[in-house]
Amino acid sequence: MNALAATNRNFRRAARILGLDSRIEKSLLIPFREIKVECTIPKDDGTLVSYVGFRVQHDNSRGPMKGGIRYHPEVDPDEVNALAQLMTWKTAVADTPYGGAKGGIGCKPKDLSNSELERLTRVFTQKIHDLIGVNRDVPAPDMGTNAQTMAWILDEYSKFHGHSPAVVTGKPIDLGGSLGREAATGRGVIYATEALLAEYGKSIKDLTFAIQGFGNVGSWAARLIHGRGGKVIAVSDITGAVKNPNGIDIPILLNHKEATGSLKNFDGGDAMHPNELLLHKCDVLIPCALGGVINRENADNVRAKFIVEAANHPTDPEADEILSKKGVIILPDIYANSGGVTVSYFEWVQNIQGFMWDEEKVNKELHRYMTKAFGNIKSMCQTHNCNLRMGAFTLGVDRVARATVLRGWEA
Ligand SMILES: NC(=O)C1=CN([C@@H]2O[C@H](COP(=O)(O)OP(=O)(O)OC[C@H]3O[C@@H](n4cnc5c(N)ncnc54)[C@H](OP(=O)(O)O)[C@@H]3O)[C@@H](O)[C@H]2O)C=CC1
Ligand SMILES: O=C(O)CCC(=O)C(=O)O
Repeated sequence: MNALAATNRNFRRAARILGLDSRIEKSLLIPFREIKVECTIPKDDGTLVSYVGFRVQHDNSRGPMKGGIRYHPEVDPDEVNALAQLMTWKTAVADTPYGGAKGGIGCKPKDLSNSELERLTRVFTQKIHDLIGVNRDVPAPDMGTNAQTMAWILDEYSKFHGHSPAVVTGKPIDLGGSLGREAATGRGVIYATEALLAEYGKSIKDLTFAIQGFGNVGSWAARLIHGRGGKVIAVSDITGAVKNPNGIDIPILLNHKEATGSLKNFDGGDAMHPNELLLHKCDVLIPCALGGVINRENADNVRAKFIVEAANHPTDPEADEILSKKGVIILPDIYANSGGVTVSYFEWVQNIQGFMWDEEKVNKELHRYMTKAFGNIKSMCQTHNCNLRMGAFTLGVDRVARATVLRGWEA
């Protein structure tokens, strides 16, 4: 199922559970603004190449719109729309004073040199600079982008508007980034997993984990699970996958990935095909890559007891139903990966305050936010007799709908 259709379906289901007025439902479905821009750059060899960039600003009723920028060949308007809408519910679930947005450029970042990536990022920023801003829309990293990308956006934006560190989050520490932001999504995934497992009297150290994706989120999640004594028994990236029933030595795997750029030829386990990762027998499956990877084609063959959605929309609604019948517990994306945007919020607050928190404070506050959100989701599950996905969706949609009504519609 297409990402937007899947996201709309979950939203509509939550709206029905909440008994939302159909006019408010309609207004929340339509994005606030969709931006599509042409980005042409000279390549290093002098030839011109054109890309399409998007920024979808979904909703701003609770505050400035917030969300990452993705560089990936599969970036398309529906996907960005879905991701922007998910950001609106996610920032509300996390109870940060933000709305939702997402952006991206349809490109293959690994095929571009550093200077080509810089030119592309600057051209994209030139095209959208008057529509983003500290109190308007605050981008951050997502797949294929990182702190360096945010530094280029900050620099280009500041040429038009004066020095504005709070216009992006997830930037380098030397430019006002927050300690703990790089690890925050993975760390939030771990805090969320701990909150879920505690409900079942389980803890990370007693369980086995399979992780799809070994970029920012997947590698941090793996590192933190390993540090807590959990067994990461399978990991994949786009190039390959590795399994070891006794647990993979994650620090050594990180060194291997750093040195070779790939999980291939790692001698601390057996190689397997990346497509097998999602079907690997484990206690907890953590997708940390693309959306829609668990669908009606493979859901019945998933052998995990828990799925923690570190990626955005990894499970489509048809798979949700199949997995629910199998008794698999799913911790939904709009909660499970909200640690990233939560620490982005802390970064923005620090920039506005002109004051830097230490990492201990960042992590402690992140833990507090993740624990509180889990409690709030559980309350919604009890009130509406629904699963965790609908608990999170009803929590987010209800908060946004209340803000929308309070603001009113008078022109
Ligand atoms: N970064 C953040 O703060 C946040 C990210 N997310 C979500 O988490 C997910 C991962 O993002 P992030 O870690 O930042 O992205 P990265 O670009 O840092 O890493 C993505 C990883 O996914 C791997 N990958 C891509 N396609 C496949 C595939 N078909 N099979 C296996 N692995 C694959 C990549 O492989 P390779 O290394 O070989 O390229 C890479 O290891 C995305 O869904 C993103 O939206 C959610 C909240 C915040
Ligand atoms: O940190 C942020 O602002 C957003 C991160 C993001 O894109 C996401 O949560 O999907």
